[in-house]
Amino acid sequence: MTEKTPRASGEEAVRDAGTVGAPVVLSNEPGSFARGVLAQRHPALIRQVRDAFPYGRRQHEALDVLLDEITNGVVQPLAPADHDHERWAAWRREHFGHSWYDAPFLWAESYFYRRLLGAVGYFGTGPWQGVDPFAPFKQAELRGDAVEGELRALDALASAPADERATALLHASLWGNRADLGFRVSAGEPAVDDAAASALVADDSATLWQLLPAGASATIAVVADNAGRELIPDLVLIDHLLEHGHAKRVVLHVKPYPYYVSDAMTADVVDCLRRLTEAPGEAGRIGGRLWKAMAAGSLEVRTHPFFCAPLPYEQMPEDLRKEFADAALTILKGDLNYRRLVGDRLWHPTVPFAERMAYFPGAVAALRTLKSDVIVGLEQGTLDALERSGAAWRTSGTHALIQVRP
Ligand SMILES: O=P(O)(O)OC[C@@]1(O)O[C@H](CO)[C@@H](O)[C@@H]1O
Repeated sequence: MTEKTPRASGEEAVRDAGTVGAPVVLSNEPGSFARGVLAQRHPALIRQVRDAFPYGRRQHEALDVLLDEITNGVVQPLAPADHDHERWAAWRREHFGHSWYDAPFLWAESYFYRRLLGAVGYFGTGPWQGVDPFAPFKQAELRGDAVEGELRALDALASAPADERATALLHASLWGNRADLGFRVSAGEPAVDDAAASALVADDSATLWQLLPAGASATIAVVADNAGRELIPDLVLIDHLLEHGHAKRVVLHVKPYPYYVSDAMTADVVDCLRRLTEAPGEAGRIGGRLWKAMAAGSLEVRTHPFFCAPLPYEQMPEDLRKEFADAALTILKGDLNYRRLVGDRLWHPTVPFAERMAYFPGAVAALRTLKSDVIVGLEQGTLDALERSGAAWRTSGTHALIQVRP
């Protein structure tokens, strides 16, 4: 990867980024990761979605209009009749009529997905209503060899000591985030377990386990990211937390509608649970336990419109704030959740995670592979080594982090 990554170093940058607020990530810098997403990933996605369904003329025309708009035009508002017209206008109407590239990266990406769903009739009243345009990719992944192999590997893990198993499952959930389908649109298939390239740039896992002592009757909130290859290990980890008494109840938060290609919705949870229950051996046993946990209420799936909002978690609504306040720990999965958690800004990488998390209503953990420019909470020595490596460590998905604020 040769894209430009922002470089900020020295005490001045720390002071500016930490106290005044760092610059918001925009997509208008030539050669930047964000620009590449808008200029290459989004048109490629329109092509992929168009090819994946036998859409009618209406959808093809709407996709043509969207492609032209994101390539040559300015951001258009939703139609007044759209159910969320007002909501999106409130979420920064000032970007309408201006270049997609000048809007904050987070806003532009989120709005692109909303518009893509609109173009294929997801929110309409016609026959394509509620048809997930990303479902074929998610389903292919779930049926693929990689998932098959990962499920089989659970047999060997079943007899491992509990703490070894816990670490392995936490890491599987973490690295599962590398498998997101949107990432593959532009980066190609990520290298599988390339130990040399894969590395944890921050690891607060000891703190995470301290927050979840066995036998505590805790509720844990898990804010999911991608379906398929990420959600399966998330569910396996959830089973471990419930089975070993780290939690009495887990609330799994998913997206209310398709988002960022592979983000999980309730339908994806069902598909993953079915995939698990139909598997032989340990995977099948885990699936069976989780299926029962859903019925018993010890595993609950929830969703909220805020999960598809182009806003930082700092602006979360009161009901979600209360939900997270009541949890012994909230675990947020993935890159997009991380961007929203710490703020989609070019923070100096050594700004402490705890400082950025001061607003969060309870204990919080981020499990994320690095797939965008945003990062906080690094030790200076770690940052120096990463910068010296010359690799695109911020965006290539080869590095990951476990950051926790008790
Ligand atoms: O949240 P996820 O699934 O880990 O990652 C989402 C992602 O692929 O989308 C963005 C670019 O489109 C990046 O922030 C990130 O790489």
